[in-house]
Amino acid sequence: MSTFISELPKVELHLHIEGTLEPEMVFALARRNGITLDYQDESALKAAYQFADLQSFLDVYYQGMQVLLTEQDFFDLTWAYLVRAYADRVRHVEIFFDPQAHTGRGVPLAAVVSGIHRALEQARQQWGLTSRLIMSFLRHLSEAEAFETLHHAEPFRQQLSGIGLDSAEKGNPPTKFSQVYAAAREQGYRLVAHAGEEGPAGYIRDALDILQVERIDHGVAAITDPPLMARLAQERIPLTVCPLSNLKLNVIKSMAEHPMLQLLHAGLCVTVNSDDPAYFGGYMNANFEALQQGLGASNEELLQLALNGVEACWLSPEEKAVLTREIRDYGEQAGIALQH
Ligand SMILES: Nc1ncnc2[nH]cnc12
Ligand SMILES: [Zn+2]
Repeated sequence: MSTFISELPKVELHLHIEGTLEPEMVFALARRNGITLDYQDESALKAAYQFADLQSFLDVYYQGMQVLLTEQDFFDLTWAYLVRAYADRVRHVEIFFDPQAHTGRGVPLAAVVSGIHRALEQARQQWGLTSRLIMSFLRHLSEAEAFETLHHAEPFRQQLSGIGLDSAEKGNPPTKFSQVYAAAREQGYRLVAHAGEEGPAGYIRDALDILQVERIDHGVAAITDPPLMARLAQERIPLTVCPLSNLKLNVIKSMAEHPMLQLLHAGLCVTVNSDDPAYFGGYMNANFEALQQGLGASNEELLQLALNGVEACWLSPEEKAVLTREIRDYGEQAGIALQH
């Protein structure tokens, strides 16, 4: 691991907390909760982590999270992620969770939100690691079910900063959720959505124009649509890109084909994130390293990607200024002076 990457201060904006469930923890929680798994041991489970596409990943992902039952389970899951993020010099995180994947199994929303939130609060107190929490609707379910979830979340409004949209993208366009996004906007939530991961560039446009999101999760399909790219650059709409995820889910054939640097040099606010690191082969530093090793990204480009993460995050302007200064100083110590 290059020390430039490992010591670079970072922000993570696209992380599904359920996607940080490592095989060891799947088995530990199954034992604790008296659940029998379909897999003999951890290596048998790991062997199932071969994905042809997004859906084949989602099947394993929803199965794995069935071991999460109690507030303590969600605390332990989140804490284990935060320990890894802190070790990767992540200074601020914006975390997704999938409420419907838990309430649909009879787990109370209070247990989910409280366990995650307690861990986030502990990381802030112990390390100054700041965070936001984003509740994602599952797009393979109906808009009526998303409305129900929005309603159930009302008691936890203070702990939730934003609304997201994830799960199977193809055939579940942003337009399916236009009413519930309008309602969430009325309630003062910040809005993001997965778009242009496996789906077409048109879904990115619809997420912006119809859902009125301020940030696009993934968005790599923008590379196929030059007018859309020009708009994303002009408006500095952030894309939370996940290089190792794109590789593991066959969105790209090899890291050398990843559009990250083309998007960066076209003036887009692209950022580096880990998505579901327990399933895709690595956390934040591994994603930066994949760009360096597989795509030939320079330290200067990696520094700009880290700065974009700060620009795209939901910290206050004052907090952003502090982090931006820290990253710029870090670059200057490494002999990199960016233009602006
Ligand atoms: N990469 C991804 N795309 C869509 N939904 C997800 N849920 C968890 N990870 C996801
Ligand atoms: Zn995602």
